[in-house]
Amino acid sequence: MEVKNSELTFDWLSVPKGAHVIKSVKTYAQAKDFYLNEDRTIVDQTCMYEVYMVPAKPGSGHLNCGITILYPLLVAGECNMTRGHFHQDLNCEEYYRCQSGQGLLMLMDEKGTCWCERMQSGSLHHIDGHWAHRVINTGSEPLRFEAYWPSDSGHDYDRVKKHPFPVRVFKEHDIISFKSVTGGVQ
Ligand SMILES: O=P(O)(O)OC[C@H]1O[C@](O)(CO)[C@@H](O)[C@@H]1O
Repeated sequence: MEVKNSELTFDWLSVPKGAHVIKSVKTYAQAKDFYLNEDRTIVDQTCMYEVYMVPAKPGSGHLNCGITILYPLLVAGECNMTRGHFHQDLNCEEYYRCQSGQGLLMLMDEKGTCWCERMQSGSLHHIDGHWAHRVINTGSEPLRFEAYWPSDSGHDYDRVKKHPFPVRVFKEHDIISFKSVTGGVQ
């Protein structure tokens, strides 16, 4: 019996390591449109979040794995967040697991009903394939969460653009508030 070491490692509070890991960075210049208002005090090169991903082969039955590190930034008072998306294939569900930090997983079903789950160290989140999902950092340290999703799920950003999440999250003097928004924003 041959016993091999895995080609990949993924230590707690670390990032996946191995030959095929891909790192991507979302800068403020790329993310500006996500937020309700522009914040001219944030420079374009600022890293809003970064993703380390172990890509799987495309096609049915394969799984991607990744971690997102979402920085504790405020954009004109709005808590930093991921872009948010539906899957292109609505049969594809996903798991998020929070490693550290404090935040909210904002979910929205196809009728536009929106709600949040609290994210904190060890929280595990099942995301139905029919739900749009976005993560919001409400804390004061980086929010780190793992994601596991089918490699053929796809990201449908247009759908969220046409039917935006109806609520935004703001923070002032450590107090979190929710603001309802209507059309016109992503
Ligand atoms: O592409 P978005 O909506 O910014 O979300 C980023 C996160 O979602 C994933 O696409 C997984 O759903 C990861 O790559 C990353 O964790």
